[in-house]
Amino acid sequence: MFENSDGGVRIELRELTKRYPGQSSPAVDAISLDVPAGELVVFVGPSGCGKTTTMKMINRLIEPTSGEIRIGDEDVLKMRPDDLRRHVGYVIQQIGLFPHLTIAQNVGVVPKLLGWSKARINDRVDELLGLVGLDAADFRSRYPRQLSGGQQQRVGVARALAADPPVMLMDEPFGATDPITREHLQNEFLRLQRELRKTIIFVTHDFEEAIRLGDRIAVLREGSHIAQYDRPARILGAPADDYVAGFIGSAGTLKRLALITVEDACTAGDGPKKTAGLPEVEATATLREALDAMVAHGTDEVAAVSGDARHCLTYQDICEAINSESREVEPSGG
Ligand SMILES: Nc1ncnc2c1ncn2[C@@H]1O[C@H](COP(=O)(O)OP(=O)(O)OP(=O)(O)O)[C@@H](O)[C@H]1O
Repeated sequence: MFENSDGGVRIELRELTKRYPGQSSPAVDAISLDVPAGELVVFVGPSGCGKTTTMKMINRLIEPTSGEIRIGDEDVLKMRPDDLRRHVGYVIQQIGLFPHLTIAQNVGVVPKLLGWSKARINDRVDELLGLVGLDAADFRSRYPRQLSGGQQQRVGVARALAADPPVMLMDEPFGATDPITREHLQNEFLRLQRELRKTIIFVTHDFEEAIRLGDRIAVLREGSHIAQYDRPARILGAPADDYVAGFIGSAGTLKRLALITVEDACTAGDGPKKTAGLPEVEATATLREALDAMVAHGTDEVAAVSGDARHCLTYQDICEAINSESREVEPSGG
């Protein structure tokens, strides 16, 4: 199912609509969206705008009222829901580990349903626990309550990856963790995703998380109407309208972008990278200006120039700078 020689498969939503009984307007109103294979798309938007409903229609935990969903070449609405769900990893905020099963049994749930041999399941469990940074020998026989919240989240991610699904749906997977643990989980997850290249839809309330993790971000308004669907740098640098700008602004991101200088954000200590041919900004310019230059030139790197010295500033450096700044400003935020 969902032939995937490497990484993920494309997801297409066409006019996907959900009207709950008794509601005057649809919770999701004809959303159309393409998620390219192997990309991570983040849904952000205010509470109640339809993010979770949209996502749950993709694995058919919620049946759409109308519209189409395709994953790879498959018409999702023609598949058996339980078949579908075995091939779509799902991670939620409340983790949903089974309390009476060990960590190994939790991770092995889907492979067991798929009829894998015991030995194959055991090997896979050990591999996955290692992948998410948990020592298998130490953790496989424990029960969920014997793990910290952050460790449980990692098990949740391992479980979703167990049968190597090409598609992952993640609904605020790190939402219940403190800011430090969350950053740790985000870093681990980014490292994993660089390797695995699954196609992922990731829902979050946290705009900083969106710009950190997303290959693309869909900013949604009520009814899952798409206000902007674009690369993070473009959403930050060229918000489509006041709604999107307001959304970024409320996260304080734009303000921080205007306060941090390029030289402060250049990664110290890793030496100048290649800067030939890159658009140039002054080292004393703000990150906002650097981002404008990136957007204008369609690149995710610029050369920071100070006299004769030139340093490379990447989009990743900007994300890091915004995130570390936000931790200093709002130590208990997030
Ligand atoms: N089972 C249901 N019956 C009726 N209305 C529902 C049901 N589930 C959700 N809704 C409504 O549909 C709309 C979208 O809900 P949804 O949970 O998809 O939003 P969301 O963007 O994920 O919100 P949040 O960020 O708060 O989790 C909301 O107005 C909600 O009240």
